[in-house]
Amino acid sequence: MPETSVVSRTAPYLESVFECTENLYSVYLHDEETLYLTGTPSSRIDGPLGVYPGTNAHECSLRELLQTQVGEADFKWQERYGNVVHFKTALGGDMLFISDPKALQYIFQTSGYNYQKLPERRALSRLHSGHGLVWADGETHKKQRKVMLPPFSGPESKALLPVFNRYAEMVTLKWKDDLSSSPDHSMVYNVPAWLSRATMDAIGEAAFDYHFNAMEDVDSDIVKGYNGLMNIVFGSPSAGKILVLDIARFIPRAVIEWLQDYLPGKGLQKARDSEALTSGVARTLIKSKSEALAEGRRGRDILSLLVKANKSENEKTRMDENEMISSMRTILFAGHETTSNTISWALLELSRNPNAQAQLRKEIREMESAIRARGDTEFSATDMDQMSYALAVIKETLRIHPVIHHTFRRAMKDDVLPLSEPIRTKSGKLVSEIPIAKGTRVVLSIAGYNRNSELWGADVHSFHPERWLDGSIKKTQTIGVYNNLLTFAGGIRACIGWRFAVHEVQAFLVELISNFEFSLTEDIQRLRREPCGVMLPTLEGEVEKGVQMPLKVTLATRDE
Ligand code: HEM
Repeated sequence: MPETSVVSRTAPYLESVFECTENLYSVYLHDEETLYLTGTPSSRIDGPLGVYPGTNAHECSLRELLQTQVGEADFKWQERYGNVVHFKTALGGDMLFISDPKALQYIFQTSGYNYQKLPERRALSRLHSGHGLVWADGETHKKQRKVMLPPFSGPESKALLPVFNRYAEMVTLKWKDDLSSSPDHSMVYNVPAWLSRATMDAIGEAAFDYHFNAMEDVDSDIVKGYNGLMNIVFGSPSAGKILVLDIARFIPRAVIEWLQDYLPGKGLQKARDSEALTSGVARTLIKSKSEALAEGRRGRDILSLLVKANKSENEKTRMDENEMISSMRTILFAGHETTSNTISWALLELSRNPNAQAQLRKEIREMESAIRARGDTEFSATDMDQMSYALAVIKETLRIHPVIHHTFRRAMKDDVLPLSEPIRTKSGKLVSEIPIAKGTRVVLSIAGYNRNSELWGADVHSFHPERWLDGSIKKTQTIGVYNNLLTFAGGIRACIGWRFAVHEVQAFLVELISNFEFSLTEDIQRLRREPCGVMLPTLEGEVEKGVQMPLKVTLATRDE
């Protein structure tokens, strides 16, 4: 057997051995971490910040954080203990909950690559998008991100607006059809289910120049592949699953991946089916885009730009076929449910706040008149940029409903974490920075930061778009890529699709509010903010039915 083949066959096992050693080392470090965090005499900080101890392995605080509705634990801990909280995980390990702006800025940006994703969380991302950018870390992440950034630049994202407008109009046409045949000209729609299919089609065309046909054909393979993926695979975990997740950090990556590929189970099977389906489509599309590029045909969709950007890299910095397939799966996954659910949460808030809905419609009507007056029919990107109230509604929705509400990291070296606000340790001492031991795991609370009353105002839990217009927002650390919100994260791993997402959300909101009036149904009283990787709306008592946000829809009047 040639030597290279022996090397390539043994490499994954060697990697596992290294990883296993690293994990054992972190078990060893664990005691030291505890010393740092719990304030025994030798600790560098003299006490936990707000200790929130679990009662036992099954009643631990990680469980509270992961099993309650989105933000519930975050907001409670923030109020009770502040923006840095030490808590226990399933196996009695330690974690820090962080919503302090300066500490978040440091972890996301200043010391970004010293805080890597948790291996057990990366294993979860592999289930939905393979070895792509959301999964990657270190040098692999740098390489993939460099290739993936250019197709998501400002001008490229703006150029996609007509695509988003077109799919938003398709929803309008379908709903108007239904309303005209309904006796009282009103319908109750499960809004996110419709928007999920519409944004699937929009991302199909915008990102891949491909027609998934999800709006027309609810039984299409791609719809079935994704339907329920989030709540079945990533829905609120049982105590057993949390324990497995906590144990998973001690298991080598190759073993975890093998188990994910071969273990029976409804969730794993769903993820495997979705993987087979999306990878098949991805392979075909990448091949056709590469052929088009070789023949000198230039596509404007994101995948064509990605294939082109990858080709211009040298051998070492180029993504291989597996990475390209994973990249396409990543775009589809990261860019689909995130936007459709953000639009749904915006429509919910506009139903709860009829004045805000009327104000937004007024702005839309004024812009429609201006567009007609210049002889156009469609909103341009410049028109959209000028709609200050629409943008305020979008920012406020992103603030109060960040669909990705947590992200997890571990310190790759001993470090010192700066804080915006000093915290009082167990012994009563005020400290404005805390030492972090290598291996310390942290949960970065996007939901918590977005509701920090020091930054956003005293009415931080209310939907109040006006805060974005009256200059009341306080400027502190620069963290988030969009208006300093953390909804798209920040720093070296900030969302690459944030501009794409904002244009898409605005196109759908403007179209839908222009045409329809949204109001609450009785069922909305049972609405839950379900943590499923992405925050999904479900109804109390019917969580197993998956995504539900029933809103009443009627035609909007034109003479307001
Ligand atoms: C409202 C919509 C969206 C929200 C709230 C959102 C939020 C986020 C957040 C919080 C992260 C960081 C996750 C972490 O570090 O653990 C992220 C990363 C990412 N997002 Fe988005 N996203 C949205 C839309 C999109 C869209 C439309 C795309 C692409 C079409 C996209 C592609 C990505 C990718 C590839 C990453 C990984 C970046 C990296 O690790 O370097 N996202 N997103």
